[in-house]
Amino acid sequence: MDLRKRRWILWILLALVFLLVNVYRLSSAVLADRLMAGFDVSGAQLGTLHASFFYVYALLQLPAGVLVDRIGPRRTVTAGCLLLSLGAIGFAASTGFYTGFLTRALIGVGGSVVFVSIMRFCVSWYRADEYATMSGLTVAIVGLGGILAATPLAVATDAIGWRPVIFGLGLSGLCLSAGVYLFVRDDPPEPLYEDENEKSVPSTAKRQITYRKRVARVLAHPRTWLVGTILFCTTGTVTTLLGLWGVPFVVQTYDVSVTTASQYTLLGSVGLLVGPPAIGWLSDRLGRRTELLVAGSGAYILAFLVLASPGRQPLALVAVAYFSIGLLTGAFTLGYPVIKEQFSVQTSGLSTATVNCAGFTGAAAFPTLMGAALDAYWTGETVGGTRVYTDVGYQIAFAIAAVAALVALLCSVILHRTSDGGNPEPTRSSPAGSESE
Ligand SMILES: N[C@@H](Cc1c[nH]cn1)C(=O)NCC(=O)O
Repeated sequence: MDLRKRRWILWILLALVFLLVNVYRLSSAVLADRLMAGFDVSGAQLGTLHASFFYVYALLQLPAGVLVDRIGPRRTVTAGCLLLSLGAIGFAASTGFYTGFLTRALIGVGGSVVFVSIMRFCVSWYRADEYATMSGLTVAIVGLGGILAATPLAVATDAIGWRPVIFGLGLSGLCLSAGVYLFVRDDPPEPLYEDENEKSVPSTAKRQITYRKRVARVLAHPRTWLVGTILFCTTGTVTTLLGLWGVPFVVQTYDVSVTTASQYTLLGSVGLLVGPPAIGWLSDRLGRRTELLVAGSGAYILAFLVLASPGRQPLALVAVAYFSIGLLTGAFTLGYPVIKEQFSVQTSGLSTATVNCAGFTGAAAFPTLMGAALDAYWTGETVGGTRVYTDVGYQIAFAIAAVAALVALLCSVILHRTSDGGNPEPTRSSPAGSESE
């Protein structure tokens, strides 16, 4: 089969595994009532159960990066998918908090390796000026997962119950794991491109300096910290809006039902589905990265300022803000190509994983930070066990997100000004065995 067609089939296979990861990680909202009843847990315990995935995910990013650099994406995703599917089957069979916690954590362990492995696969199978598009397409799977984990998951669990649904997803994961092992290859069997600089780079390329030194260079490089801070601020705020406070804000401020409010977060997921591939594609076509990062950060601040401004904005404007916040995630996704282009191919798993770890640390930190602001302005009332917050509380919570977006803008400006454009270099992925750090 033509290698250019084959790489798409392989990417889709890997993307299906990443889709499973995202359905699991975003499923708690829809399954909340059933999980509380099924595991006999309180709201706080359910929160811990949900968060266990993110803590494990963030903690394991660095080991995941090292693993994929060492053994390649095929074996890493096969093992990851196997573990997360066994975790899902165990979760479906759990009846108590501890088994629920452990099996959900196992889903996090297996899931933690998938995104960095796909990014490493793309380094070998795609040109550098296709990499931003591929990063965007891969991040779009997060948006697709958000959409599937909403109404379709709710309909499926209503029809057959949550345990059979999760069990079925676990079984399909086992099949996918076998598919990845049988069909995916870490590198194309022959170079995909004629130009020496454009050919894909074997993941088994000869190492000239020790991996330990490469790790030290990645961790010490200012760009790692700049991109890491951008992802900390933006992944943190977008996941907190779409995954946590976005629905209560609309319900409590505009007095609409949860179903109506969830359509606004759904719009955010649609933005996340469309924005990263579109902005990634634009970046590859224009040969520009950091300019788009700067512009995207500026617009991201504005979107949060709409939500943070005093008075109640029209719901249509709130809808535009939610959609834009998802869409603009595409600009921050350019952090992955920026960091990949900074380091050699042999360290690309680790460099991607390091900045992704920062993103998910943000996803763990911002819910608490914004929640603390909301608690400080709590009305004192609870409805159906849920605290009712004031408009001022929400404005301050969103102002925190706007300040985080400002920090992302400052880092983007520094990235832009400290690079020769910060854009894809004329050479594609750094040639095998060379060091660009
Ligand atoms: N940088 C994030 C973007 C994101 C995730 N959720 C909301 N935004 C990302 O997609 N990382 C990849 C991953 O590991 O899931």
